[in-house]
Amino acid sequence: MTVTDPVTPSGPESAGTTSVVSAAPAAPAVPNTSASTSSWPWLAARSLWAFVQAAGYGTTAAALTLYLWAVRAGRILILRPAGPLARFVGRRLAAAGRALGRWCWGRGRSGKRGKVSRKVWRRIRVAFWLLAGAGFWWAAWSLGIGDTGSQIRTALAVAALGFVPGLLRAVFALLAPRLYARFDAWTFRQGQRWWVRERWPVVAAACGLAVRDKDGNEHTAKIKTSAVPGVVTLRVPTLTGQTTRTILDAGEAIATDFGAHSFEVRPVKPGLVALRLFLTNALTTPRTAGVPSVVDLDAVTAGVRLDGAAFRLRVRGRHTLVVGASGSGKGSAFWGLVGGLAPAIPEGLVRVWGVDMKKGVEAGMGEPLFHAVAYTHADAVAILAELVKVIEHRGVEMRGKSRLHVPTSGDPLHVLVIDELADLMAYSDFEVRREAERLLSVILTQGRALGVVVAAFVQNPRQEAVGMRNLYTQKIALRLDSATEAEMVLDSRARTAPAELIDPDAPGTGYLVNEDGTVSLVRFDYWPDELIKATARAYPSPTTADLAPATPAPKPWGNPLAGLDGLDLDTPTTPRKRSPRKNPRNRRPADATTQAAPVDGSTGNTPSTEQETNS
Ligand SMILES: Nc1ncnc2c1ncn2[C@@H]1O[C@H](COP(=O)(O)OP(=O)(O)OP(=O)(O)O)[C@@H](O)[C@H]1O
Repeated sequence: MTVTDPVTPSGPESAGTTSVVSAAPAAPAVPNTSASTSSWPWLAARSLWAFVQAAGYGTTAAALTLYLWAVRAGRILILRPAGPLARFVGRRLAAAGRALGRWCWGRGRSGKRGKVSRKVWRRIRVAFWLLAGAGFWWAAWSLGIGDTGSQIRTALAVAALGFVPGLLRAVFALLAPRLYARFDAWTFRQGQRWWVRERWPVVAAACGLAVRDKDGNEHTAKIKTSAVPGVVTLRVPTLTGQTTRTILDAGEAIATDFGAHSFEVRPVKPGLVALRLFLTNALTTPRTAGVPSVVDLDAVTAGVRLDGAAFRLRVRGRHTLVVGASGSGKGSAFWGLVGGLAPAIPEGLVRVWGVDMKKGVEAGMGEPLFHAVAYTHADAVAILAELVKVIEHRGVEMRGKSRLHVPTSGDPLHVLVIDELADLMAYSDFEVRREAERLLSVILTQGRALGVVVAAFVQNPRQEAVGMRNLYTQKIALRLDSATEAEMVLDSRARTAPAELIDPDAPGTGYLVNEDGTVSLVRFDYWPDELIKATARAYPSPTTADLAPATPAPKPWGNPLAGLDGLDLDTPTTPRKRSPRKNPRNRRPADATTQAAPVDGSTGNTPSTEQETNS
């Protein structure tokens, strides 16, 4: 539509560019005094007229501007015109729009550097919109919109219109930066939801979720979406002929199509599946752990989830199996658990037993945290036997009274951490292997409710290396070598958790099976050596004397394999303990009792099971 410009004098120039349309709005009267031309009604009328002209002359420019505006708001318009050339141009424009959208909104950058860059870029963008918007308005205004009706000038005015939202945002950001940040995040989330909903029919059809009616028309399910920062959740109902599994199976393809870093699928109720798409990735930057001041024995905070939320690792009532290839970051998981429990160790609320078959390179770093630690097969078996005794005593104590042990400072939660389980279960002598398997199966089957839990770390998830894989009630797959290994750890859930594809440059990253059966990508915080040592210094395990100074001396560790004649086990046959002299708590005068007790170097702070039950 074109309109005449009532304030433009008629002449050859204007006549050539306009045609009369009867529905054209009337132009405001133009008072001819300098005072009135600067009055507000005049300015408003003039702006309105510029807008009307824009609708007339600048249709193309307006469309382009609106397109850019929509792209800037994170909303990609899909152009579907007929013809290959138009499709090509449409695709190129959409790609450029996506790039522009990413640039404008800082999507894809994450971590600390991303944070800084997002902050800087946001300011640059605000300044840009402010200057560009003001510049366009000035250019349009100073060229005298409405006076001549020139298409170029009108196009400039239309472009200026496109800057109105940016301009308003800039002013908003300057006046109320905090509120603006929330508004910015909200609009971004709404943009993401809108984008997902718009693309859904195409994606669903491509991922095999469309069904045909009797007339041959394709239909896709109507979805509902919700969003929290970085995560869009789709609630997808099943269509006739589909099952929940149909949607679960399509999850990976859908996530890939939306460019999600990861996804989670969960059946909500019969015929409805929730699919969470993680559009940002909080796991790219490694985080250094911090020791908590307060410990919850039910679960420790060990790292971060994809959406940036803290990830809590269950401890009480769970046996944990962590499997990961060499260099996948099992050390972070190991210390995430032990270090996370550290503040409860001196109080005697938790007692950590260590078995480190890598000659102590891992557990040795924080040895004071452990109640007892074994670096040889024989010591490891002795620790297992000791824990079986705890189970037997507790079983008698708790019978008919309680079904889940509640740790107290005299009656702690026992946590056995085993680094390189395969060395004990697969690569040791036959007799050791058999005994270790027997004892460990007792702990794994009976220990959970009785307050004795196991966390085992292993490179090889195969049956011969892990033994009773199914007895572990919490499994974590760090980076693995093949899809088969991922399946061994995560069973059928491996379909939604490709642990073999985890980035080798992101050690500590792994898939965790949640309480509800879904699988989440998490990253353990990193524990540097210095932090481990400092934690061990701050929270040493109490000695026997600290726990029960008046009780008789602890019984020396018996050899649990004593009944097995002719065994040639590693020596010594008792678990290797840190020397009581090394433990700063033993140097206190009150420790006279400890010194008087016949504590051999290896059993110094290891009470017998009877003592523990008594205390
Ligand atoms: N959470 C983490 N964030 C960043 N870097 C990490 C993290 N965890 C581990 N790393 C780095 O990855 C390297 C390998 O980690 P780690 O020794 O824990 O692997 P592993 O699985 O125990 O390997 P192996 O089984 O061979 O001992 C370490 O040197 C460490 O620098």
